[in-house]
Order: sequence, then structure tokens, then C-alpha cells
Amino acid sequence: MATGFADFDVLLLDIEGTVCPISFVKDVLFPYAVNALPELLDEKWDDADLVQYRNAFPEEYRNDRAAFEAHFRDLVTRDVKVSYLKALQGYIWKAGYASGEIKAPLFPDVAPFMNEVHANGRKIMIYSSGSVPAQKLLFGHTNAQPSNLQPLISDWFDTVNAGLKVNVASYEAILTSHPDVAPGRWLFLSDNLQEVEAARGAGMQSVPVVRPGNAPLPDEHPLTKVAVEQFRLASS
Ligand SMILES: CSCCC(=O)C(=O)COP(=O)(O)O
Ligand SMILES: [Mg+2]
Repeated sequence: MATGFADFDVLLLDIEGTVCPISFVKDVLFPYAVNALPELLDEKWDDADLVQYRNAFPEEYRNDRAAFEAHFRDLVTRDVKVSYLKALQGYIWKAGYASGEIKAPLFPDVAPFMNEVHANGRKIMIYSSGSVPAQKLLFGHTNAQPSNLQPLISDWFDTVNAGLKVNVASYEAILTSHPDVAPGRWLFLSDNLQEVEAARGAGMQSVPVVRPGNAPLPDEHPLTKVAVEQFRLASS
């Protein structure tokens, strides 16, 4: 396993399986959204608040309430990372975070690492399949003290403003949005080897993370030997 991180100017962080357990997304966030959906549709089916999310769904679902709900459930079950699902999930989760029912369980090394990186004058950005509003909710309601880590984060990327996370072009789009930072000065951390490979394909530094609850990385994969378990800056 590699030791601390040293040579980067921008830390780009994945969320699920990297800063928080996969179980938080799969066993808390997703069920919360599925369980909240029926009442939300009962109350707001024709409400302007909801219609913008409804109309982002494929035409065959947006005007049929039963088909809409069934499609939502199917996408969640298959963990399909389509932007229109992620946008509606983020809208639903807002109430859960606001009520205190949802709080993001960051791994214990994450907030200290983010504070240290920020104090070091380096930038922190997020890239997740979750929508940018959902990312901001998560980092605004964490188990850290203080709970709101948004002030540490200077930019947010998702499948709408960057693209699918397994595509090299998505990381190239992120790089294009910050031309002042050379590709090699970015460090992307993710649990997903395909995402790590795509980031490296765009010229970023990137290594996989090993976290409790993640599937084991394949021994035969060349990047497994550089995987990291703990987030810390290399001691100078
Ligand atoms: C922003 S919290 C919800 C995360 C989510 O919906 C998801 O699909 C996680 O994907 P990630 O790219 O963060 O592994
Ligand atoms: Mg992930």
C-alpha cells in the first residue's frame, strides 16, 4: 500500500466508496429516496417544484405516474447513473438532510485530511455520479465537527457538467474548466478502477482507494499495488 500523498495542487474526490461507505449510498440514501417517492408523487405530481425533474425523464414515463415510479425503482435497483435520476434523488434527499434523518458518515480520516489539504493552500474538488446539489447536501451534513465541509471545497463535478466517470473525456472536461492547473497536478481518488484509469488517461495522478465495505481490488490489476487505505499528506 502506498504512503501519504505529496505532490498535487488539486485533490479531486469521488464520494461513494471513497469518502463514505458504499453502504451509506446503497442502504441509506437510495432506500430513503425510493420510500419517499410515492408520497412525493401523491403530493407534488403536478407541482412546478417536481415537474422540472419529471420532465427530465424519458417521455414514456413522465406522464404516467405508475410507470414513472416503476422506472425510478428499476434505475435505483440497477444503480444506473443517469443524470435525470440523480437530479431527482438529490431533490428528495434535501428533506432528509434538513430534518436530520440523513447525515453523511465520512470515514474518520476524511475531514482531517480535507482540512490539512485546505490549510496547505491546495484545492479540493468533488467528482461524483451523484448530482452537484446532492454532493453539496452530503458535504453540508457530515458526521465531522463542524458538520459542514462545503467551505473546504472549491468546485463540484457530476455527470451533467463533466460526464460519465468512466470516460477519459469527462476528466478532460474537468481539466478544461481549470486551465490554470496542469493535468499532472491533480490527484483523483476513487474506489472504482475504471474511473482511476480514465483520470490517468487524461493525465491526472490517480490511485484507487481501499475502504471498509468496498469489494476487494483484483490482485492481478496493476493499480492494486498502489492502492491507498488511509488519507494523509506525506510528512515533509
Ligand atoms: C452525492 S451522494 C449520492 C451518490 C450517488 O448517487 C452515486 O451514485 C455515487 O456515485 P460515486 O460516483 O460517488 O461513487
Ligand atoms: Mg465511488
